[in-house]
Amino acid sequence: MTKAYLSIEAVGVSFTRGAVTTEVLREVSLKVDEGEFVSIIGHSGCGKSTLLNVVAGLVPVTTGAVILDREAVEAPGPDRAVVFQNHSLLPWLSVYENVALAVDKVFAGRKSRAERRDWVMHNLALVQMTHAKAQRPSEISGGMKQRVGIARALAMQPKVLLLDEPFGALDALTRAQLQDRVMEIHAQLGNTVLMVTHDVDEAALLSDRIVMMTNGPAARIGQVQPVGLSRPRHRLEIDREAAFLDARHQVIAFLHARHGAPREAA
Ligand SMILES: Nc1ncnc2c1ncn2[C@@H]1O[C@H](COP(=O)(O)OP(=O)(O)OP(=O)(O)O)[C@@H](O)[C@H]1O
Repeated sequence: MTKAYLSIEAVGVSFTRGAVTTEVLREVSLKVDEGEFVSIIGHSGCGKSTLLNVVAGLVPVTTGAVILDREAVEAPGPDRAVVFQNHSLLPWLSVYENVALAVDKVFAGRKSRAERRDWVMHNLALVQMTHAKAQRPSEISGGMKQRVGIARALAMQPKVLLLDEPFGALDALTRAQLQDRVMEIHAQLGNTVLMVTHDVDEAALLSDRIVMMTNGPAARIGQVQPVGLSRPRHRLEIDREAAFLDARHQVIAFLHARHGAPREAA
């Protein structure tokens, strides 16, 4: 039997504050193949970001384990780059320098200065941001900042790209453009992606599989929906395709009919 590239194995996470312990995740297991694009969807507060942060090594597991490419995840590392909703660029550095900082950290000693410079420019080109390389984050739009964040993450050549609602703070048009860019990059690089989102259409458009989480506390995976659409996908064409509509319907049925928002639940 072949081993999954990324394996989340019976992960449980509890947080303790003073005398109070909250069980956020219980027995969460998921296998992701190399090159697969998997989205995690669920109601606010169910534990999606916690799960992503466990894979990132930012939150320790209470029980279970995460294995990436046959190695246990125990701490943050450049093989798991995260892009957060709120761009986390360093404001005093230029666009180029923000990406270069990560590249220098990961590739110092393995790539020459010239190679590192070319690699920064290559990744800025992937997100169409070379024209703004000298600008500071305060001088560019929210969508552009997210593109730089994605370039910085890709430049680390991670084994898994972790996206935590990367388009959540953007207007609808910018969001659509960035989704298309991420699909193109995924087609080009074949990278493995785990993405947290609230947006059902976004999940169905981008993903190979959509992982639906039950409401917390003690959230678990309730259902996994494959998206049976070939690639490349074009947003203007797929929203009439049965496979897209079916995936979308399944997710909406899960979120609203069977696992309504916690305050609406019976
Ligand atoms: N470090 C922490 N200490 C204590 N509780 C935490 C910590 N991090 C998260 N939590 C709690 O864990 C639960 C899940 O949070 P998490 O951010 O993972 O949910 P989410 O599904 O990503 O939410 P949203 O969709 O609103 O971003 C919440 O109740 C949150 O308050």
